[in-house]
Amino acid sequence: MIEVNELTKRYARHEAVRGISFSVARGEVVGFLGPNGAGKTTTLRMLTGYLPPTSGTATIAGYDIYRQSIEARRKIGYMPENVPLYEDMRVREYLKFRAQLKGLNGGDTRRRVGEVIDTCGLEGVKRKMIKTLSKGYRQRVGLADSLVHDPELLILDEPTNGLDPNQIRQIRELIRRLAQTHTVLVSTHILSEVEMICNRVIIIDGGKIKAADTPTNLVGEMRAAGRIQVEIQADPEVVAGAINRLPHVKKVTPDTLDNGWTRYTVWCDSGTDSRERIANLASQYGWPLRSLFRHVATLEDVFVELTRRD
Ligand SMILES: Nc1ncnc2c1ncn2[C@@H]1O[C@H](COP(=O)(O)OP(=O)(O)OP(=O)(O)O)[C@@H](O)[C@H]1O
Repeated sequence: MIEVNELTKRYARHEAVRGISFSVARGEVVGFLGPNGAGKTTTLRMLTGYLPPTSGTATIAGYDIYRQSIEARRKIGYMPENVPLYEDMRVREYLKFRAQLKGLNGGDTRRRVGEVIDTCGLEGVKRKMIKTLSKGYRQRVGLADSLVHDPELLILDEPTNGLDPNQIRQIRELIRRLAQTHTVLVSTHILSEVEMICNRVIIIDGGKIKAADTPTNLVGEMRAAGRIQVEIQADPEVVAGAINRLPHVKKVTPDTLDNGWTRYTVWCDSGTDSRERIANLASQYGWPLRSLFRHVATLEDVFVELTRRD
């Protein structure tokens, strides 16, 4: 559905997207993740034909985003980060206007506007002025707008940004439902959201792709890398030294806590588990031990590991 090949965007002096390549198959729900300024919006704007690439190519359903922009855009429903809405229009009137702009005829306009009002839960507000709507409802109007020409692919730029937790849940549910019948590329900062709705994740940083895989595989790799956390009340230098000498231990980092307690993060070889050896060590030396567990990696750990600056 989406094929991106060596796509690059240079603004005056700054290269925001640096030769990225990826593809999204029909039916996939892909999360596009990255810290602020990573190049997400720039990439999405190029894919949706709003910004010409400096070099590289991308196709949507086989249509080149630049040379066959009209055909490509017909396949895409795009919801930008800040949905531009006409404040003085009523919801249904606005959606009709948008449908006509997108080239739908009279009959199709009536039918599709009715359908998207229903899909996006706008029945109760369809006669209201857009300026009187909450941010959550405005997002729904933005989604309805992106859906009105019945596109196969939805490209959503931070769809839950600025919403309260209830609104986030509602929009997420809506996206989850839409994902059953559409291909979706969604950029977001909310990692739990990605784990809930996406079957694949692309992590971008500094204009480059750092990883592209299923959340399970990304987290699985980290989990296999093995990290143990233990809290012991004894001389940190002695404890760290002893743990460091255990087989399969790669690194120990101590963090001082209250009352002489220290928390050690123990980095081990992939697929190993040193918890028992650490427990034995504590009992052998008589060190008080109050917590010992294997760290369960999350997508957030993967994200931080791949995009941290230190
Ligand atoms: N029109 C522009 N002119 C010059 N530089 C720009 C322009 N738009 C974006 N940039 C720069 O390009 C880089 C990537 O920006 P982009 O908006 O694509 O990132 P992002 O990943 O979407 O970030 P955010 O999560 O903050 O929206 C940033 O360093 C940004 O300052």
